[in-house]
Amino acid sequence: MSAAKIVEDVIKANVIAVFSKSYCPYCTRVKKALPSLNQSSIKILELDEMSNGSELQNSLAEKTGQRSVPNIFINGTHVGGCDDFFAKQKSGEIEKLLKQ
Ligand SMILES: N[C@@H](CCC(=O)N[C@@H](CS)C(=O)NCC(=O)O)C(=O)O
Repeated sequence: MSAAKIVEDVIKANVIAVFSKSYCPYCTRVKKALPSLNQSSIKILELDEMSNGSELQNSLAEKTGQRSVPNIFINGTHVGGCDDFFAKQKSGEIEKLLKQ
């Protein structure tokens, strides 16, 4: 399966999809905040622990223009990275996306 298809499937199959790296402190901040969103449909992919992680990262960069991790999607919408996530949580945008 192509990297692009894997990325699309993960985004489609989960309310929250986080493309992460296990050692990334920004990813850790987001992962720690996820339980407060009270969602059961959450998928976290640790790209640094996957053999095709670089291909998935390339595909994400092509799709979103964002190469960094975390790369977060909610209900199919690209949220962005850690800073974007917390800014959008503050503004109420995350709650809005979760209700879609
Ligand atoms: N401002 C970004 C910072 C994210 C960041 O710098 N992530 C690093 C890992 S800690 C990264 O993606 N580096 C490039 C890479 O791993 O390929 C955010 O808020 O998400």
